[in-house]
Amino acid sequence: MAVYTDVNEEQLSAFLTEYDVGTLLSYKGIAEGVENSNFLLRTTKATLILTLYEKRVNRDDLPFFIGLMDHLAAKGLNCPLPIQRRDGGHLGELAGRPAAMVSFLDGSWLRKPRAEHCREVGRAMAAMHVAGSDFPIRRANALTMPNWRPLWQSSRARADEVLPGLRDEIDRELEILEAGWPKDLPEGVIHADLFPDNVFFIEDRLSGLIDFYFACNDYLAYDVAIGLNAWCFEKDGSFNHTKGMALINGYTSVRKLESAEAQALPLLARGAALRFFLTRLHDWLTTPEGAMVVKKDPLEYLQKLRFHGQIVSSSEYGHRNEENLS
Ligand SMILES: Nc1ncnc2c1ncn2[C@@H]1O[C@H](COP(=O)(O)OP(=O)(O)O)[C@@H](O)[C@H]1O
Ligand SMILES: N[C@@H](CCOP(=O)(O)O)C(=O)O
Repeated sequence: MAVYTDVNEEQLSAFLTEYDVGTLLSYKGIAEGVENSNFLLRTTKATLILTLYEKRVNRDDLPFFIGLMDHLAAKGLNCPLPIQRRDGGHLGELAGRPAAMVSFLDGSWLRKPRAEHCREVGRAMAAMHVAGSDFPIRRANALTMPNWRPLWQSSRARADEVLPGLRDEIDRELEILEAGWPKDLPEGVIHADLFPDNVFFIEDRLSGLIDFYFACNDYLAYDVAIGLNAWCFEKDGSFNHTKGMALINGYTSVRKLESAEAQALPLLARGAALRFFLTRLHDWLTTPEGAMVVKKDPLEYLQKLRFHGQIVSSSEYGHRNEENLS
């Protein structure tokens, strides 16, 4: 559940007068999501999503996130379109929080994605990378390799409470990733959290991407690595090679992977697994019992991390070497 900050009808109606969106008919809090407070609004003119940005989101990053959605939507990507205020800006204030509204996207996320969906996701990810290539604002990734050690330090002392031996295992992983993390791969704007709950489908057609609040500038292939982690493992923890191949082929049908990117994929995927393991572990150890948010299992990502540690070639993910390379 993610409604950390509640709003009342009076506050909301006053907020809406700053926009040309009609008057409020109804609103309700949205249970899904973990970062911000989200509400579904119906007005006399539109259906909208209202987001109140919570404390984990840095206020200085909001022009990047909102500007990016605006830029991508203008390039024809199906993503939420930020609603302009009467004063020409996009960001307001509601219940003491920075707040913005975006267009409502039809569709819903898939609980059991199949290979054909992974192909669509790969294609949409690459389309986003291409569309984002001339986005002028930059935002460094706050959750990439140099940030993992400080994050790990916040959980390390209690790690063995979650699994005996975890502390030593992650110490070793971190050393390997810090020593081998790739340099000089092609960079651009990445989504950085393109998990199934952030991709909407209408039947089997991808209808849109949401939740750009981890988007940043980083290696483009790192987004592919995040996608392999998020979409291509089964519930029992096994990697589905057919899904991996579909996601990579979908991606390379729009943007080819350079050979250095393909070669780096096993390490990037290992790093991506560590990144989600670390944030989940931190939340696991710090979220108070009874908090209105669903905690995500860090051990799911430990299993993925171990899997990537065994991989030597991107072909094991389904990448077909020569034909996909530029
Ligand atoms: N533009 C949108 N159109 C339709 N539903 C949306 C939209 N944005 C968010 N949602 C709904 O709100 C939920 C939480 O949004 P999300 O951006 O993932 O939140 P958080 O950043 O807090 O994780 C989504 O799972 C979806 O149900
Ligand atoms: N995708 C991350 C958590 C971020 O959640 P979201 O609701 O903002 O997509 C994970 O699975 O750990």
